[in-house]
Amino acid sequence: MKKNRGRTGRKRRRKHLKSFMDGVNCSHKLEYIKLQKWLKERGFEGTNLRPAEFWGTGRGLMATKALQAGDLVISLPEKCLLTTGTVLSSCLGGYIVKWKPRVSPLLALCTFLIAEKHAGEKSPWKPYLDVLPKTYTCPACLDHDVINVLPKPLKKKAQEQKMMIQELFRSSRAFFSSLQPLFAENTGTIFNYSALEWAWCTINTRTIYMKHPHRECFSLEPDVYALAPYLDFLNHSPNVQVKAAFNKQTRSYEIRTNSQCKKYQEVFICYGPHDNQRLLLEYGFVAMDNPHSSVYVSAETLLKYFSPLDKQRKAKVAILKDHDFLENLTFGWDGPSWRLLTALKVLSLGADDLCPGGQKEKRFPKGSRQGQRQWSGCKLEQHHHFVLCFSLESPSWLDIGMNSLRSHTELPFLSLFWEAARWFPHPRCFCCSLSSSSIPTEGVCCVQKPHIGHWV
Ligand SMILES: C[S@@+](CC[C@H](N)C(=O)[O-])C[C@H]1O[C@@H](n2cnc3c(N)ncnc32)[C@H](O)[C@@H]1O
Repeated sequence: MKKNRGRTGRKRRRKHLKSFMDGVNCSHKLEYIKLQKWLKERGFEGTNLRPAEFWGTGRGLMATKALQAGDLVISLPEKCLLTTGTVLSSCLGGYIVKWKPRVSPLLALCTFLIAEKHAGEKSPWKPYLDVLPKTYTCPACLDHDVINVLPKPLKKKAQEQKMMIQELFRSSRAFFSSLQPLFAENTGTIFNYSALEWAWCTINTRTIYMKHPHRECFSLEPDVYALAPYLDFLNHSPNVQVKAAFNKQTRSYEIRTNSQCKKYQEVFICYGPHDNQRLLLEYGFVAMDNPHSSVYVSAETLLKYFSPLDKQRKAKVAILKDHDFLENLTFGWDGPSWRLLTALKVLSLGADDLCPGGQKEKRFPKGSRQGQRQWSGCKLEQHHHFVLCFSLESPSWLDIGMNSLRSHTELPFLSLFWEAARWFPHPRCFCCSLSSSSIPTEGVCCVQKPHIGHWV
């Protein structure tokens, strides 16, 4: 018998593979020892997690003890969090308060990170800054030739992200210059484009959501960021559930898991039910076996399949564009999304369907139901179409439709509505038509598949 082919050989290979998958402990490295010490000085009591390098996900946190659903994964004291409060109480605070136009919370945090990194040994945040990634893989950091090979819808978003950071840099230069009294070196050298790109990616990929009350010195953008050292080593898995929030009693940011985790396995949190496009855009990676995966269909691809000879093509495209229905059209595991279906249905409307006669357009008075455009007409004649009125913008389309229909006829609309809602499950559906022959006079409605008819 060949060596290693027996039970012992199999066991050994399994053990070897397992140790490879478990990840390599790196808590003995000097930068992590310094980080632990620094956190301890700020009240962090430690965890059953240690930094490790994992195959597939890179650096993350390994459980040193099995975790059960409901267990506390980490509790990070307020003193360890880096927020706009931290920035305002630093030497940057006075400059931010004085600066007009007001600085955004995001820019304040970026400025702080760049300034502290520049301070090197003198920065009280050095142990944290030393463990931050030096580079990122968000599309903003990708070369143009890499962006060019991305699928079209992603390419567009990647370019937008790049342009957004370029614009942030352009519009922040005067503010950066105003900080010159704080630095011996020229602020143009310190706050350069790549420093801002690094800071922006640090915040975009690593902050936890923590809502802070609006401060007068900041612009109106929401102040919802906090950098959470150590906790931000936790990688994402779409298949785990966690509860994360700031605990006002313990004055700590806490994460509890709803999933189990074996000893020496990687502990994950879930960043949100994001598809891989969103994960790549926001965090610079894609998840394997992502249940939220979807394929984006560009407007160009979609329109390729509709006849250029359709006289109403222009009008249909205009309607879709007006209501932002030419973007974020996707196929998921469950098939086409409701947005994609809607766009397809509108583009497939027959010549008579687009501008039906017999309905009146009613403008609601200002203030009522956001003054949206809605149809109030309800035509119910034998063999004719009967229009269900849904609001385009309002999530409570059901009662709007119900009311407008009730005032016109006495049919059992509720069941009819529910039936229609099954076909158009999203609350922002608009308007479909049903043949009057399929409407029962009483009892539960058994509508055949309604066809979407009239766009409002
Ligand atoms: C909050 S940090 C998590 C810790 C990070 N791995 C580190 O070394 O600092 C978020 C970043 O981790 C990486 N990441 C998170 N989850 C991942 C996963 N499932 N697979 C690959 N990379 C992941 C991405 O680069 C992401 O931008």
